[in-house]
Amino acid sequence: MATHEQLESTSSRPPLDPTVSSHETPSNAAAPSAGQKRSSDEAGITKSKITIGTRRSALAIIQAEQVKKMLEEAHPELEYEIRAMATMGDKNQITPLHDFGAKSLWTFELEAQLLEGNLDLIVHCLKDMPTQLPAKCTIGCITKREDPRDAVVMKKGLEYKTLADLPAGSIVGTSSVRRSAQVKSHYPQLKFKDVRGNLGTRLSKLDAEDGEYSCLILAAAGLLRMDLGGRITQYLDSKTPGGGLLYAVGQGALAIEIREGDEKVINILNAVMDEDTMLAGLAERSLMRTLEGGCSVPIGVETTWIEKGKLFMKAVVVSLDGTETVGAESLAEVLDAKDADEFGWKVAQELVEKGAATILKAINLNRPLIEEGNGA
Ligand SMILES: NCc1[nH]cc(CCC(=O)O)c1CC(=O)O
Repeated sequence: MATHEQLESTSSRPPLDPTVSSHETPSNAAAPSAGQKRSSDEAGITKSKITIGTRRSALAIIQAEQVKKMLEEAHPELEYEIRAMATMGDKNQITPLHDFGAKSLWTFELEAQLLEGNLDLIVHCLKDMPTQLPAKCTIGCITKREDPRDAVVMKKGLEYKTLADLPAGSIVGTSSVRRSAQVKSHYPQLKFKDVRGNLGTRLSKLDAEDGEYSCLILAAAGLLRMDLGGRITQYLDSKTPGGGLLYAVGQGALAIEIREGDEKVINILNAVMDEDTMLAGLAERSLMRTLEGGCSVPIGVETTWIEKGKLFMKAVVVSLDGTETVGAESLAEVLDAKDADEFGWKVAQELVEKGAATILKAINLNRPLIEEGNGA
């Protein structure tokens, strides 16, 4: 079973700077205090407390709490503690997201704490995780996927429900080129504008009386986890009329990052692993890893389990200005991590054969199919 193996290839990225500041996390972190009860279970766990790292946003904390709750149900003999940290990505709200270059800005302080032993696991949105993780870090588990679709949230007080209802020139708020480029091709009469900040900030910018946005496009998953599902007025997936927007790789799934080879934590996490989500997530990430050659590209995907072991994938690559689109779709038997990796690679290759290479500035199809230790 894949659950005992390393799920994904690890990186060639340089090791983390051990001097990185961690002022948000107490330094007395992992060591259990004297007299604290130690417990064990059949998995041979001797550490009494599991420390769960997360970013500080309201959504990130809710996600960490969900994972904590699932773990408490599966392993009530253990204690759990959530430690929330502000990361570089959280602190810099001014630089446009694509200027950051690396997604790791959202995660590297947490990873440094993980490697130092001050955290036992980190809860992430799979979508926000780089395809290459730092050395000695790995995805230990992927939990059951929440609704992966993108959704429209209208400004409070507007009577419209769908993008088609909006008058020409209406402003759609999104910072995602994947979203704006795909939606633009269906709704050329709409305008798109960057909107930054966490979910709460974005919604208040939307609803502000003098606000410029008519609607936002957001991941349904984040809204649902925040109990804001009631604000969704339209889903934008390929199956919904008027939709046709493929979601981001990993969207809606939570990934738990651990120290490579940490058998104790792997055993604990087995109880909250969702195999279908994991295999679909690995296939989507293999697609992305194959297509990205240093620069990040707007890629949309949609994966559906047709039946047990049979995965259908739609994928699209769009040019930054939304004028060019290349799409592919394919069905494959996906029974393990190796199948998932191959499937993503194959769909990526189909996209390239159909002309995605002219859209992608740099492409990396020459990488070995299965990179070192890639769960195979
Ligand atoms: N772009 C940021 C981001 N990263 C993860 C989510 C929540 C959805 C998920 O878990 O995939 C969001 C918000 C959004 O895209 O609306």
